[in-house]
Amino acid sequence: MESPAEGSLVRGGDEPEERAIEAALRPKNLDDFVGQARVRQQLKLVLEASRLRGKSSDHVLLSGPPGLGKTTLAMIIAAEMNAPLRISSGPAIQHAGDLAAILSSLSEGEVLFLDEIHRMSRPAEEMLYMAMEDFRVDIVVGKGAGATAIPLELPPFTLVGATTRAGLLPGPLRDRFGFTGHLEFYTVEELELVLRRSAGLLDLKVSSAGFSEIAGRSRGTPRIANRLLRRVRDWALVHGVEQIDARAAGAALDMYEVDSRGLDRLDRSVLDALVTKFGGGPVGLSTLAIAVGEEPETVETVAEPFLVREGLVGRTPRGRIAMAAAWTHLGFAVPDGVFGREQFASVGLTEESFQPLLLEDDELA
Ligand SMILES: Nc1ncnc2c1ncn2[C@@H]1O[C@H](COP(=O)(O)OP(=O)(O)OP(=O)(O)O)[C@@H](O)[C@H]1O
Ligand SMILES: [Mg+2]
Repeated sequence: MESPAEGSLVRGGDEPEERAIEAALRPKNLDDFVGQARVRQQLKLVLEASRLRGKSSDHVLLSGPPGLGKTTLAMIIAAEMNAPLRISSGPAIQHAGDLAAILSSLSEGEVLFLDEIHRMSRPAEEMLYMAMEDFRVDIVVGKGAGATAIPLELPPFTLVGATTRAGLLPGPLRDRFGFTGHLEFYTVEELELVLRRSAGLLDLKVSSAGFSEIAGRSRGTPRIANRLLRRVRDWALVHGVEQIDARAAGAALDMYEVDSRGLDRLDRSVLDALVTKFGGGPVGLSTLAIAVGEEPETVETVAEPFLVREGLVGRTPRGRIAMAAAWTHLGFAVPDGVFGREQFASVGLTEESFQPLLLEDDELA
């Protein structure tokens, strides 16, 4: 049997074709970048100030869950500064020498984008501290007692770091960024704007209700919104539908097993097991995983973050529980006294202990 975690429209998608289309749909300047009003406004100020000063901008750290626009913003920063952009990533920099090679070849004012910056090796990280602060690195030549450090001046550059796990970034590194932008999940209205723009670029006719239908299933994430739009486009083409309305969008996405709240097959099977097999829980993670035929880790890291974020599933020390919204979403009446506080009381928790049990954003990334 195919694993429910595979082939889902709301996850994965790192194929070259996928990336090429993503690149084509990327907004190229700050004004086209939808949503994230605060980050956009702050960034605008940082960039404008550096323009007035005639200097390269402070280093910028962008954090937030996948698909919310970190890479897009890094490209926009370079474009707005009229500066060349160099792209690398934490996992690609395993030795300090790898970083030294990149840094020493930067031109003045260049923007260096380091994706997944939390995954850089320690020695490279330490080299980066000095480069960010003093625009200088020490290149170590030779080994053992004969090794010497040759200082090398760097041209001023702007580092843009991106991370899905801001919490994993060591303090000294975080402190060296002059500006940190934390990207939040998008509202349905914002996703509608993202979709409108993409539909324009793809030359697709979609009604307002069609946009909101797709936006509502996009899990607060522009990347998913764009991906769903392309699948709806395929569906419309095959079915000879010219104007995509809510019904067409809904039918297309139902067929791809992305439901009205953006849950996919795995999410739904977890929810379904929790509610129908375990009466809403609490049930231990491994028991739940067996019931859906998945590894506990898959359930915990692939399905749960979104279910918890949506308030469908709660995590308690006694196990997972289905929240009222889960029963409703599956079309069941919410059982009496099972939900909310009473249920927490039944597993030995008070109201106060409820809040900390919901995962922090960072853990959800
Ligand atoms: N604010 C936005 N407005 C319009 N489109 C957006 C916006 N943010 C992201 N997108 C679209 O979503 C896609 C994914 O964005 P991007 O690659 O920047 O995400 P990311 O945060 O870098 O994700 P990852 O953590 O996986 O690298 C882009 O192709 C872009 O078209
Ligand atoms: Mg990215």
